[in-house]
Amino acid sequence: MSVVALVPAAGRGERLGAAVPKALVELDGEPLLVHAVRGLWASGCVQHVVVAAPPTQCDVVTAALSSLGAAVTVVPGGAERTESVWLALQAALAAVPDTEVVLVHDAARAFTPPAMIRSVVDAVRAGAPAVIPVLPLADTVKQVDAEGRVLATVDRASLRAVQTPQGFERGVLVRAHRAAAAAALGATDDAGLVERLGEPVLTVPGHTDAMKITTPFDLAVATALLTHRGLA
Ligand SMILES: Nc1ccn([C@@H]2O[C@H](COP(=O)(O)OP(=O)(O)OP(=O)(O)O)[C@@H](O)[C@H]2O)c(=O)n1
Ligand SMILES: C[C@](O)(CO)[C@H](O)COP(=O)(O)O
Repeated sequence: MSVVALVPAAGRGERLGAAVPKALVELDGEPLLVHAVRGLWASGCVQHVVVAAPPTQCDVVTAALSSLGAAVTVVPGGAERTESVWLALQAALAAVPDTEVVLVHDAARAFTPPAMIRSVVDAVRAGAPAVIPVLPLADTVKQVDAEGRVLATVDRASLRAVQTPQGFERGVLVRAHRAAAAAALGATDDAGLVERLGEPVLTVPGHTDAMKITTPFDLAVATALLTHRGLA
């Protein structure tokens, strides 16, 4: 059962505000994207990785990933995350026609534990059409209006923060992205597209190390994590 991982890495990283696209920002001497792909490969359950790169940086990305010894295809990404994933998915199906399970994993979640990646794949292999790693929320959550006035306190017991990799049975993800492309409708995650099909989405436990590096604060936290563990 071939497992392919798609890595959307084409974002500009505006909230991080670095001089290069976020996926190419270095931590411990290597781009975030290289850390992310190393983790996918270390999981031992991924046969091929397709990276959606910043369109002007495909050669740089290919060179950066060349030393990992992973089977990698690099394609130019799109203007939105959903488009980048769709472009990578089409390239994956051409490169690995017998793909059965597809993971979609943000380059920005560079330090996701390989064991968590395996748990997502295992759940899809066990029959779930779509699987997402999640964490409970630590803060009280309020709903506010456009002026910032509180409308309600939301019951957080049933809320979850969503991470990647998200795992899918191949046909479900293809149908979800085809429908999104036809309707010109994106979503902030791929499971959101699957939900629109009415397909069930299963959750598995996420991990704090799979944090999305979005802001300079997040980058500092990730650096501290690596140092703390003696990895940097
Ligand atoms: N057009 C886009 C936009 C985002 N992404 C990827 O989707 C992941 C999650 O997006 P996010 O972390 O929000 O990254 P950016 O869009 O780069 O961040 P910002 O909104 O701050 O610019 C990242 O790995 C990012 O590279 C992508 O492949 N193509
Ligand atoms: C897919 C995702 O990582 C799930 O939490 C997230 O939605 C992507 O971040 P973005 O800022 O919405 O692109």
